[in-house]
Amino acid sequence: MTALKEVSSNRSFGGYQKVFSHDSKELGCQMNFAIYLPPQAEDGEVPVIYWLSGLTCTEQNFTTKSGVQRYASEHGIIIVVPDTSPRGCKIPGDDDSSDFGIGAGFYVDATQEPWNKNYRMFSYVTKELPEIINSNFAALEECQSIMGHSMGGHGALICALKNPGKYRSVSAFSAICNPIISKWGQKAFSGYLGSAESANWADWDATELVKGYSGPPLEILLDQGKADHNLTTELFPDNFISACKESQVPVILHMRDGYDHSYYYIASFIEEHIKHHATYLKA
Ligand SMILES: N[C@@H](CCC(=O)N[C@@H](CSC=O)C(=O)NCC(=O)O)C(=O)O
Repeated sequence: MTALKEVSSNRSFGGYQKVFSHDSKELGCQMNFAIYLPPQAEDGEVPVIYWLSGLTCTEQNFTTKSGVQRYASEHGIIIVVPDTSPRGCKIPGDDDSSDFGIGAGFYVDATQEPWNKNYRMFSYVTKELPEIINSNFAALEECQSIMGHSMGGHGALICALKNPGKYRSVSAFSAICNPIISKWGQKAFSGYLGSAESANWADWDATELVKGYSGPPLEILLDQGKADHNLTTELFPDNFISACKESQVPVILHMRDGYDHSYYYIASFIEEHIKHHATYLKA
């Protein structure tokens, strides 16, 4: 069993907000994750929601800014928040920019040198981390959902679309919905996966993946601020919605007047998202 080291523990809404560190086999480095344990987890196993954060984040951003603990406590759900990339691997160039390398793992499994040894965030968040959570906490193994923001919103979509049946529901705030046509996505995919000509970028793009989705019914909730300065240059939610319609995958899109890309926006609607996931996790 993977050894966990408790980094912090704070009482919150009748439960505990904790951070643990551990050695990751997939990523070849020490990683932190945050976990909110609701009061209900003291009496038995409860469902889990994984949250994937965006560029430049650690496990702290969502944990300290979203206000999720109140709603996780109310619905009796564990919330797990991983970091956004490996850290401390000292790969040349890994801290040169905010949209590649440290803080920008993009939730893919890199195939290109020198990134392919450590940058395996997809396998980390879909396999290694759930195994750790299921074996160390009061988590209901077959009862998990996933959500995220921006790079992490896209991460949540691909984790669900590439693993039919693994998640009961998926939701995303300001997701980079079609990374193969966005600057952030093109930079990340070129570096981690190789050029568009040599690698199949479509295998890691939510808008492309949903066109071929044939798994069990999946509830997708997309949330987008209309005043988000990245909306027309990086995010492309309309492309994802059209692809869902084309492939008859049900999707709900909320467009929010005046809201931007920040955690002030996320905090305003996190309650709705937790409620949405609770419906499927408790069904
Ligand atoms: N300036 C950076 C982008 C930084 C940024 O806005 N990060 C967002 C996520 S963006 C998409 O993944 C974020 O969540 N920041 C943390 C916070 O606490 O607000 C760039 O242009 O690369």
